[in-house]
Amino acid sequence: MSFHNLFTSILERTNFTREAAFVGKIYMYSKLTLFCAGLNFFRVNNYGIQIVFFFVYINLQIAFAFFVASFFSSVKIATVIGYIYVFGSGLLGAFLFRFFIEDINFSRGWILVMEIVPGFSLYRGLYELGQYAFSGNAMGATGMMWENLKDPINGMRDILIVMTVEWALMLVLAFYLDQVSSIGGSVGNPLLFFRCLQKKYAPPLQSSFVQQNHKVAVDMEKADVAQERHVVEQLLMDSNANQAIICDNLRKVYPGKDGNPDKLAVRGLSLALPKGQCFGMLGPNGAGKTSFISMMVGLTKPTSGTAYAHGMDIRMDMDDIYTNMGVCPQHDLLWETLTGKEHLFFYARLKNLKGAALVKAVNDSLKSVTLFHGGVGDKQVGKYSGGMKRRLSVAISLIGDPKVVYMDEPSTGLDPASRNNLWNIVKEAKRNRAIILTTHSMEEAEVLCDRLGIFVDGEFQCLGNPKELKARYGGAYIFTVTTPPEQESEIEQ
Ligand SMILES: Nc1ncnc2c1ncn2[C@@H]1O[C@H](COP(=O)(O)OP(=O)(O)OP(=O)(O)O)[C@@H](O)[C@H]1O
Repeated sequence: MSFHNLFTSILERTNFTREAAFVGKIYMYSKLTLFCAGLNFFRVNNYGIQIVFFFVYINLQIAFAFFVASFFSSVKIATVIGYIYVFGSGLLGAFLFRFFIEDINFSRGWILVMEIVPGFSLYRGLYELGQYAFSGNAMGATGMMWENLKDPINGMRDILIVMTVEWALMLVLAFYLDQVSSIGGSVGNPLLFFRCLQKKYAPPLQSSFVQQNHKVAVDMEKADVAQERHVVEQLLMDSNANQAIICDNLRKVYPGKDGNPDKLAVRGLSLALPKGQCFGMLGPNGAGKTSFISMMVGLTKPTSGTAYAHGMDIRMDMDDIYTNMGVCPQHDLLWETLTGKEHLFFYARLKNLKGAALVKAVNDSLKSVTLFHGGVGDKQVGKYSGGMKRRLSVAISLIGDPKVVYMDEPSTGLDPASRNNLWNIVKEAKRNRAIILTTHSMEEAEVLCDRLGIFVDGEFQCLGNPKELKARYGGAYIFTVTTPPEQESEIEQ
């Protein structure tokens, strides 16, 4: 499943070395246990060969999982196929592949091709180690040693080469597919990545043209939107500007598919948000709110323009921004089989919380969203109601005390009581951080937001505090009548 640049973030943030260290620990523990149990397989074969073999195999499997994950959008389907692959390759290895290995007339080339499937390379390695352990034990000698890798019938050297090359290739491919999905493409359109690279490094447009375009846009803007753009321009020139968020002419264009034109989802959004302010984006379906949030949280890259969170550029410094950012996505991204507490532990660790501070942050967080008492936090999320899941998503966005938080329609789908409960949590949370919140509800915007922007068709129509906007645009009705010209005067009367 393409978990929004999961691969890149895991590579860059938790680091592959940490995965490898984890795998190493598991290997050492299991080996110690099996060694104590007296299994010859582990005792008589050279430890170095075993360590290299398992290390390369497990890393290949991790890279393979990242690669295959890009083709799935459902966790359930991925899990089922994962199990089928594991059992299928094990059974095929034992009941089919083994006969090919033992049949000396069978082409060694085809065996090598089959070993490209990681399950078969694992089987082949275990088979070779087993054979050497068996014959070594029978003859009172050792199992497989480094010099045995040169034996013509020993396939261990081949699979070590195949697995290492494949590991490197899988890493590159997984990274590539991850990038393709992050720029709004799909695995079905892999050339998009190259097209985007071309665009990224294309020479800038003639500045006079950009300026002209920009001016036309500003001329047509409403006064408060133009004023906000002016504020942003001033702030960008001031190196001491201490704003939590500054968006500078942010645009998002989705490439048109199947002959359809490109979709301009966000058209030059400029916005400045100081610390401690909750800003609401109110707009109809399809206005571009989620596209805006997706750019701000690093899920997709802006087509042009940029934004800064505490002075860090979303195009370059996303990794640093992540440590101080919280996100409550539109749809709860929760694992049904994990408990609420386990979710919070997971996300708190990603924010580098450890030890007593970690436990305190998780418990405080559960209390703040009323999921602490009665052991609710220890229940699997699959048993939570919609309101509880939403509260957990909000708690996840606030864990680790992030200074910038994005909430995409946080109260969608909640009944009035759950919604009020959630509003209280957000009101409490907005005290010492900047929050950008999208919503369809004016009522929600009035309750939670210090400032509000009405966002329609990819751009702000007006900006101001909720009371001001309501006074300006609310409380009056416009009655429109269409009539032929000859009846105009009659209608006017
Ligand atoms: N990946 C995509 N590829 C192409 N078009 C997209 C993509 N994502 C969104 N769009 C289009 O961009 C426009 C803005 O969508 P977006 O989801 O940002 O709006 P929204 O205001 O968040 O809507 P909602 O309130 O329904 O969530 C819509 O017309 C949508 O169809």
